[in-house]
Amino acid sequence: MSTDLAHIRQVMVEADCLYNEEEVEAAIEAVAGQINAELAERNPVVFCVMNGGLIFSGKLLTKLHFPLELSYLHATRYRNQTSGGELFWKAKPEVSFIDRHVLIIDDILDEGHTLSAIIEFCRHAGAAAVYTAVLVDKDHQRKASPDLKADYVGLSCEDRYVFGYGMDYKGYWRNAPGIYAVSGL
Ligand SMILES: O=P(O)(O)OC[C@H]1O[C@H](OP(=O)(O)OP(=O)(O)O)[C@H](O)[C@@H]1O
Ligand code: HPA
Repeated sequence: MSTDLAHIRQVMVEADCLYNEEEVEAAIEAVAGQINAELAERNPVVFCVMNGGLIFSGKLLTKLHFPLELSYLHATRYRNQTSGGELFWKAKPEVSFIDRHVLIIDDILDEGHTLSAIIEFCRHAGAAAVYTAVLVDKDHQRKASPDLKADYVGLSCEDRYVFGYGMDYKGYWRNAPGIYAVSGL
């Protein structure tokens, strides 16, 4: 099915900007400060969760001033839709986790099924410790477990479908330079 680009454009026109670029950049700076303070001596291996984690990872990593290794993994459960389904691993990590401190970077903690599964995977693979950083934590009561939180959170957002800074609307607008909520969703 071909994508209706007029619809994609219209979604941006009608969207509500929750955080502009300056606000998001300040939040990333704050997260970097916390990670620099806490993980600098841990020799971490950092995993970008593709695709959504790409922009947050890129912006965050240049603000981390200590040695680290970088890799990626790809787990998806939305597959360009606006509601999640079963988690599907498109690419499992290839770096050894044994006795490593692992930092997982993703764009959004929504219901948290994705992050929970990734944390479980890392622990099972022998990680000494698993830390998580998300740009956005969505504020609602539907988390995969009630106490599920990321260690480092940039911003919280209301319970609406959001896009920008890596987060997509139907595969588009990951490039939007702010965090936007879709009108009506
Ligand atoms: O907290 P959850 O409800 O599990 O949702 C959060 C996950 O959903 C999105 O990924 P998606 O499945 O859309 O894959 P993508 O990043 O490749 O678009 C997002 O990037 C997170 O990884
Ligand atoms: O609100 C969202 N926006 C984009 N991707 C997502 N993945 C989970 N929730 C969201």
